[in-house]
Amino acid sequence: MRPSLLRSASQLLRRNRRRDYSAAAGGQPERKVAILGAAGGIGQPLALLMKLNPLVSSLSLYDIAGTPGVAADVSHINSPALVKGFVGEEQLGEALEGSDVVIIPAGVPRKPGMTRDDLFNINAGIVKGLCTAISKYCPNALVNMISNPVNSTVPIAAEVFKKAGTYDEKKLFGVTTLDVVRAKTFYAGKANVPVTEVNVPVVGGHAGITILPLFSQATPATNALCHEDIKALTKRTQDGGTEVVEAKAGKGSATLSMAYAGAVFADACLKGLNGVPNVVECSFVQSTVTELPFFASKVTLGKNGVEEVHGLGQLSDFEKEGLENLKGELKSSIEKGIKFAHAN
Ligand SMILES: NC(=O)c1ccc[n+]([C@@H]2O[C@H](COP(=O)([O-])OP(=O)(O)OC[C@H]3O[C@@H](n4cnc5c(N)ncnc54)[C@H](O)[C@@H]3O)[C@@H](O)[C@H]2O)c1
Ligand SMILES: O=C(O)C[C@H](O)C(=O)O
Repeated sequence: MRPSLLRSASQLLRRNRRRDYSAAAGGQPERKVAILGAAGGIGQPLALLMKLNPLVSSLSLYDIAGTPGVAADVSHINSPALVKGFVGEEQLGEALEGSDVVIIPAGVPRKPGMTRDDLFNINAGIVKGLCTAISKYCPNALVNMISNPVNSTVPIAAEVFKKAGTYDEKKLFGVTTLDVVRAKTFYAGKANVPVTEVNVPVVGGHAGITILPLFSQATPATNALCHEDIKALTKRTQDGGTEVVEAKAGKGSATLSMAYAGAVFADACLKGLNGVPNVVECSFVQSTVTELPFFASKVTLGKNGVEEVHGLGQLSDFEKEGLENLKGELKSSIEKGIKFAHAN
């Protein structure tokens, strides 16, 4: 082939490659997502799901151990996101720098017989350290808190950010999507409606009775369910985490369903950042919906994070009672988090 022909062929090839790449990325802005605790039970499948998300251009996998292997593995998947693994505190800054969304599933999970609050002593310190680094290296990122007890770790994060002068209440989220995922699945099964069409808001917090599914607002609506059915569905949603902990019999808590839920919520955050309209998910955020400073309810996600925190809508008498019953526990979990952040 003549040298000039060779040159134009290679130029064409390069142009096409560039075109393919931007088409694959959907013409979206570059977005960096960091996962802290990426080598764990949730972290690994979540890394896989985020690598498959076309809105992610850079995926940063951080843990105290094991991330080089996870990153090497996930990086071989032929999707656009560039994957890098970071291990140990000295690499945390680089892992976080430039992140748009930081997902935190770092910390210990429950064993049978434990409550989420039993994780506080270990996880509070882990979350505090990671949030201190976030305030330094990527203070504008949206933070998706998965580590339990969420009812306390989110207030801890808020206090750490306030102390660093970087707190933006629009950018801090407790991930309660797994409660919604469960409520949808259980409702669809009981009401015998197609699960992919179901929507159920879940409000309150993320532990036991603080998890309040609003089945009176579930769609598609059904009159096939009696009060006893609703009571049973509510209890099963509240105890969903414990159901998995007991079934795993000492080998941890929900990881796969949580990775799915975490990926759904992170995707919603990215869509909001990219200006997609009407992105609504339930999340545990700073709130004035009740007298409590943090509360989970439907939230519209936008270019700066929370665009609107929605109210609770019409509640059934059963749900009104559940709402009053959860406030005491939720209040003390929030206060415990705030107190820890101030004392440490
Ligand atoms: N929000 C929810 O709905 C929800 C659902 C399931 C689990 N969880 C919580 O998520 C957390 C993680 O669960 P898991 O099953 O993945 O646990 P896991 O033990 O399998 O993984 C946790 C990972 O965190 C890492 N880690 C520990 N300290 C760290 C630090 N300082 N920095 C970075 N990484 C660190 C560990 O090395 C480990 O790889 C638990 O607290 C669990 O209760 C929350
Ligand atoms: O139940 C747990 O401890 C983990 C998580 O919060 C869940 O709801 O599955």
